[in-house]
Amino acid sequence: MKVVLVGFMGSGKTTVSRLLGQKMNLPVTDLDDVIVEQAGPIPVIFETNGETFFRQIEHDLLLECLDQEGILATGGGTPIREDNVAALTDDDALVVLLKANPETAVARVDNDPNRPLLKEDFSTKHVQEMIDARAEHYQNVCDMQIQTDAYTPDEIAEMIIREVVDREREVG
Ligand SMILES: Nc1ncnc2c1ncn2[C@@H]1O[C@H](COP(=O)(O)OP(=O)(O)OP(=O)(O)O)[C@@H](O)[C@H]1O
Ligand SMILES: O=C(O)C1=C[C@@H](O)[C@@H](O)[C@H](O)C1
Ligand SMILES: [Mg+2]
Repeated sequence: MKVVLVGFMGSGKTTVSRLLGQKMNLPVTDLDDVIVEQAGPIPVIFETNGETFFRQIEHDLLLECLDQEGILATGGGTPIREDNVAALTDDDALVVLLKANPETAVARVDNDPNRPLLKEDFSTKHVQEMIDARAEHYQNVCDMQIQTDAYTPDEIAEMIIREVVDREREVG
């Protein structure tokens, strides 16, 4: 069983993945954590080598992570590369898009310095523009989507588990 969470920064991928891992008794991997383990802090990678270099590391490690069963939380920008979209859609994982309104995302990420793409502009307008620019990629990659603003992480994890159970029942 494999569940992959995608969505913008602050949509809750990391938080919900951990809950899903506990509830489903499955290992949890966070792509951002794997990147940090292998290549150092994300803001430093952006500053030293730039975003394209970061995206290549992210791509290589995504492919490694997809070899394992369990819950995978991706980075907020993982679906912006077409080869990542292809890898995710070709995989048999349930890919869940977590969505959050820009106001919610801004409130949740709260000037966190570990998100270099928001370092200079944490405004709702900027976040809305980034979400709009990525919307098609997020849509192309997902099997189900959840608008998270009004739900707790626990409620969101339960929605995903219900979907997993329903799909397993359909397969038989
Ligand atoms: N449904 C929710 N309701 C309230 N707070 C939430 C919810 N989901 C996440 N949060 C909070 O929002 C913050 C960001 O969540 P999280 O780190 O899980 O997002 P993320 O999608 O992994 O972001 P990134 O792409 O930057 O890694 C955390 O402080 C978390 O506790
Ligand atoms: O939305 C993005 O492009 C990013 C989100 C984070 O999860 C990190 O992967 C990194 O800061 C880039
Ligand atoms: Mg995360």
